Amino acid sequence: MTEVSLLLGYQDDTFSHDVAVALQTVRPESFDYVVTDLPHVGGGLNIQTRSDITVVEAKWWRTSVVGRCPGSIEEWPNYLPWAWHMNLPAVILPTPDDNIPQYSQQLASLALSALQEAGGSFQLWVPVSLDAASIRTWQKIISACQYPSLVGVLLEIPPIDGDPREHMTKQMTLLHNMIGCGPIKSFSIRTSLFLTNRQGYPTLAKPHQYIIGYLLKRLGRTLKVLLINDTAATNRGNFQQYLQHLRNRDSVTAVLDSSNAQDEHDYLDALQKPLQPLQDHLLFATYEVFEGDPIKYQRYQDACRSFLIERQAGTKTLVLVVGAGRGPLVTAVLQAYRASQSATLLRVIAVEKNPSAVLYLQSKQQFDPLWQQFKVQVVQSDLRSLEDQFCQQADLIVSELLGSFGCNELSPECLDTLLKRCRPDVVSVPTRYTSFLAPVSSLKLHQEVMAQSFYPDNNARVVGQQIAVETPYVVRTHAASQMFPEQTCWTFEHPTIVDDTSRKAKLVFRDNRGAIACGPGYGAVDEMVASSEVDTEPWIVTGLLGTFSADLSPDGVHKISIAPHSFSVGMFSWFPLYFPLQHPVHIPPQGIIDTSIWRKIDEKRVWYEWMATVMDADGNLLSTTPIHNPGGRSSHVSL
Ligand SMILES: C[S@@+](CC[C@H](N)C(=O)[O-])C[C@H]1O[C@@H](n2cnc3c(N)ncnc32)[C@H](O)[C@@H]1O
Repeated sequence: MTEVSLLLGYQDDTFSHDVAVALQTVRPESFDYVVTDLPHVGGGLNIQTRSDITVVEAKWWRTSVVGRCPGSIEEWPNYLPWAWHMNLPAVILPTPDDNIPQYSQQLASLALSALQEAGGSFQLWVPVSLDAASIRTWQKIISACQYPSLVGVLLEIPPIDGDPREHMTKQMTLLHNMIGCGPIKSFSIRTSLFLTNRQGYPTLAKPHQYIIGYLLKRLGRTLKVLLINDTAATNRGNFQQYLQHLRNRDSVTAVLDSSNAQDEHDYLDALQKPLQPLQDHLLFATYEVFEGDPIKYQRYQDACRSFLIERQAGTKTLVLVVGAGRGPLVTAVLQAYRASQSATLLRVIAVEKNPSAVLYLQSKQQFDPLWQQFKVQVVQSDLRSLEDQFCQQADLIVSELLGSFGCNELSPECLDTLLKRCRPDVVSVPTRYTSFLAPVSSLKLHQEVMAQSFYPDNNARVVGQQIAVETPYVVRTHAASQMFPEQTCWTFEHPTIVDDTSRKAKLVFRDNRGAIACGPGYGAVDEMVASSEVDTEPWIVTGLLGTFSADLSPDGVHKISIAPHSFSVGMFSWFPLYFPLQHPVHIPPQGIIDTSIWRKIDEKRVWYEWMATVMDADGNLLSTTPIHNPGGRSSHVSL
């Protein structure tokens, strides 16, 4: 594991007007950036000249200086142009006051100007304290501004208020909420919050250590940190070392610096169109990525071994590996056979429709000693039209046609068509799979969905907002919070033959106990933060998060799952499926969100439709979203 430094900034009023001095002073102490007050460039007599601009080069302003906008809201337009001129990466705005409409109005037009003047990578940071009142204010402001992508939160860690244990529990709840309705770009901590330990070094009280540790675990890969010196402390380096020590704790590095975490980095909150392995032919490299999964193939192997152990000596066993790709499940079957020490006479046939993958399978057949030993057969065919002779002799069908939501790569349709032509006692690995859904809060994902509107589609036309918000996306959720424990939508079981693979589910989410432990909705529930508290603050829900679990064997012993409550730790083959809501919806304290989702099918396509209704704690209707993707007008999976 390689340790990564915190991206740590420093703010100190004594040199907030001189970046040259600030950088010379704090960079040797391992601070990465400094905060400077923006000068007024609106003309007039009070011109504030500064010496630093004549000596500090552009590259430092672009990378190592964050602006702070002083003055009243009305004066923002006189300060910001200088930040754009200097190419500063971000500007900290004044803390919002009670005049929410006025602040929102200025922020909305500033965000628009910033986009035009400074481009999409510039950020406006609004200071928000981690307390209930400030978060409510923030939710109102960001909603009024319609969630502009370059606006985010500078989260301020407040002093401990009252009983430390209660404070910590409450802060965890607020933080979970805030991660969803941020996006949090940076967090700040004041030197006045630090204690002094026996050796005279700065240290933080346990609740602060815990909150910062948790924040780093959740967002540490993208988060900046800001130390605000409000005590005229001169031992800056000690504060830096202490914060770096929090970052280097085992519990944090285990989450942020593992090889899995590093591999995931480019995928965090990046929306991807789900694969369609039935309609499209997957690429060599895509198969290679799948095959790196340390858990999935082992679980398949274990399930196949359980089946083969039960086979009587001397009987013939035909295993069809359908949708074999480059053959890892074939190898899993052969290894399972060896491990089972079964004396059944094994025959394995790999079925695949992707011609390039078939070439790979045929090469394995010729050059892989294990495959040669078992005389693995390769058949190029759509499994739905496989020859009868194979179907009727098959004892075990092994497949992995599962998507992030279980059924969204059309495993039900493909397997049902095949299994109708097999003997009724044939066993399918997987035997059943269940789809789950949970409301999720992520203004970051909402911003990403809006950005999709401007991307070109397959015909080089911009996608447009309707299609963007009516498309489910595969995403490694990160700046996101699952707001309720997930609930079951439906289960498909094989070889139960059902002619109708359409489904519908109505899920009412009213008790959010345990939601914090679900984190971003990807990964196992975190027992350390499992809280019995019910969140009594309002939230913003931006979408629904789809996950799945599968029983690979009929007895349910061998499983794989990406649903937080049964997550297969270490497995990375699937990220969740995010169903966006057209507009974020506001849930009042202890409110209820009633969601409906439909799986629809016609001769050529399968698609999902979804909607949500918000009610107060007494069940009174507050708002309802439209039905998304009616008739599959914006997104579908081709049969
Ligand atoms: C998700 S990949 C899994 C590949 C491989 N079994 C593995 O686990 O790495 C699904 C594979 O099934 C194939 N496939 C999907 N639908 C199929 C169908 N109807 N007939 C044959 N192959 C199919 C795809 O081409 C792809 O190779």
